[in-house]
Amino acid sequence: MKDLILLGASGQLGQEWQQILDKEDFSQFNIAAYDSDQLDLTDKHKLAEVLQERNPDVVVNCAAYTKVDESEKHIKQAETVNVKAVAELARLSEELNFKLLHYSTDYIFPGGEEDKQRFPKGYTEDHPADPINKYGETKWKGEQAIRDNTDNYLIIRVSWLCGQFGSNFVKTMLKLGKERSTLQVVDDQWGSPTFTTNVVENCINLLYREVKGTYHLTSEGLITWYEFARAIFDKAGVEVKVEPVSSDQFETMADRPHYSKLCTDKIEAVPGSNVINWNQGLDNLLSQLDSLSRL
Ligand SMILES: NC(=O)C1=CN([C@@H]2O[C@H](COP(=O)(O)OP(=O)(O)OC[C@H]3O[C@@H](n4cnc5c(N)ncnc54)[C@H](OP(=O)(O)O)[C@@H]3O)[C@@H](O)[C@H]2O)C=CC1
Ligand SMILES: Cc1cn([C@H]2C[C@H](O)[C@@H](COP(=O)(O)OP(=O)(O)O[C@H]3O[C@@H](C)C(=O)[C@@H](O)[C@H]3O)O2)c(=O)[nH]c1=O
Repeated sequence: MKDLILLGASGQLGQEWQQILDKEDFSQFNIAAYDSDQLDLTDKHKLAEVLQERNPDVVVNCAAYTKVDESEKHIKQAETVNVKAVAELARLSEELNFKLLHYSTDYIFPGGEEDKQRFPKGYTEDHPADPINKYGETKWKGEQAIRDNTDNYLIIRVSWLCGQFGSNFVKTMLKLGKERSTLQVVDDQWGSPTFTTNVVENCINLLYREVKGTYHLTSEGLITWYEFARAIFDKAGVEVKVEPVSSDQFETMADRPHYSKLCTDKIEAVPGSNVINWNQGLDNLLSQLDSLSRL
């Protein structure tokens, strides 16, 4: 039995971890979950106290400051959670001998439009990071802080995360689709969604196999947010007009990469990994959301 501590338990990925680990097939894990009220990661002393007392084998860190636009204004807040607290977790991983499973993002990459042709399979794990927004900057610094402080880590970079819990693009679109007759969605940012159920399943496999290092995980396929929105409405049977627009026409506080596809060759080479197509992932998620709305 492995003792596993889950941090950021009330976020979209944290809730998915909890739900999947509660299933009997994963009874090999003894899990203790903490949301931000129970354990504020930025409280260095409490963090050390809890981890010393629990003495876990694995800490899964789903906590992060994920507000991309607000990070531009609240850089200190984003740094405190995404860099400082992560550095402390990594230091504790070395001191207390636990594996740190941490999540990072496609937004660490520059994402120039030309990279779509240059790297058609996506960015590999060793592609140089060069974030174009503050959120990406803090996530990249957080990664580096881990590598500087411990070897006992797994960093999983995912992109365009969505699942049944919390908030994400799929749920935002379904909500806006009910409220408005027309939506504008950017059609010059390319990438691929990653589904939370698939993330947890693959991460459990990596933990079983005692894998360490940095891995990319996303779905097969390459789409724009506009194409993703169109597919969401078509599959969900929502009638709404969606206009494709450029990033310049849809102004946001933070810039987003034009191309942020993650290459998944490395994780696919690990036995037991399962990379799904984004269409399949979206079908699964929509049926999960549909069943929830019937409850
Ligand atoms: N969402 C996405 O599209 C993507 C996410 N990622 C990464 O995946 C991981 C999970 O993201 P996701 O589940 O979507 O994020 P969410 O924003 O849904 O959840 C983040 C969680 O972190 C918690 N948290 C924030 N600050 C603290 C703190 N000081 N102490 C303890 N907990 C805190 C939040 O709690 P509270 O709400 O109570 O503050 C929240 O429950 C993150 O590392 C993120 O950077 C990577 C690529 C895409
Ligand atoms: C709501 C909306 C968004 N958009 C655009 C804005 C943005 O470029 C894109 C996606 O919108 P979101 O607000 O979901 O995007 P964003 O917050 O940028 O999502 C990101 O979150 C962080 C945490 C990550 O790590 C990334 O991988 C990514 O998933 O779609 C539209 O064009 N029309 C709309 O109506």
